[in-house]
Amino acid sequence: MSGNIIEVRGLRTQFGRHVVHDGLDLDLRRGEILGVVGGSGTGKSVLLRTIVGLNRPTAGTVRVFGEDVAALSGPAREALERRWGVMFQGGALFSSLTVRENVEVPLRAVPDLSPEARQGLAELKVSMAGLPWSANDKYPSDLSGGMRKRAGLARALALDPEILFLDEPTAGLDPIGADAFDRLIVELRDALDLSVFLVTHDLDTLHACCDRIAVLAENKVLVSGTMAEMLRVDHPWVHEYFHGPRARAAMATGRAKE
Ligand SMILES: Nc1ncnc2c1ncn2[C@@H]1O[C@H](COP(=O)(O)OP(=O)(O)OP(=O)(O)O)[C@@H](O)[C@H]1O
Repeated sequence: MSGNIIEVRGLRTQFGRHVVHDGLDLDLRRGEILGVVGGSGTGKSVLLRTIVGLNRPTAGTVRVFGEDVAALSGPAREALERRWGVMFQGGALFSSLTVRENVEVPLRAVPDLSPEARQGLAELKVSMAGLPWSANDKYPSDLSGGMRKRAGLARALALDPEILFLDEPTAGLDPIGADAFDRLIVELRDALDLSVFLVTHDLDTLHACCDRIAVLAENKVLVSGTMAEMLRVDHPWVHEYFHGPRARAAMATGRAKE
């Protein structure tokens, strides 16, 4: 296998007559943080859901660790799914469970794990996601938006994934909270040797975190590369996105990687 741990080739995604992706190719390289950007409705979240097998491709293939996701079922599929963690927009937490219990949910699939060990592991992930100890016993409705995101991150980390999928992790956070979340993503990638697929609209996040960026437009990955490469792309939407007023503000914050 190449250094790509995700390979999407010729992906077509269609809902009725609505074509979302057509001939989409994308790679995630081992150890990188890939930022996936694009206008609203270009299919970023659908792409994430398709890669993790929640949406079946109309055509094309999605390979993760060399395995064709759509072709797997049963224990083989479950084994593959244990190698990634997903933080959905809004956290997607169970409202009737505490934070600790939410993080314990994926751990219930691990055989021979005692309830005490499961609880201890969940508490470790809660702390790795930057939440205080007191958050363990709280319900999602008792948490701020930023804390709910961190709880969602803790659950995504529950099974020691190799790939972390993040869907708009900083959306709705204040700038200081977003900045802290960006730093946490990089720290976790470095400490845990993760590869990260990160859907975002946040230009600051792209500057602070991402090794490469993939731009979704015209139903496919129009371009991908480093921020420096994106700045040279001569396409109207890409140019406006990376050179517009918000982009200039993001570059001026001094958080740029390059
Ligand atoms: N299950 C579904 N059935 C029908 N259409 C869907 C379904 N899921 C997504 N879509 C459509 O696919 C398109 C892409 O949606 P998606 O949520 O991936 O966009 P996005 O790029 O993540 O947008 P945003 O940046 O606004 O979150 C949208 O037009 C959406 O309405």
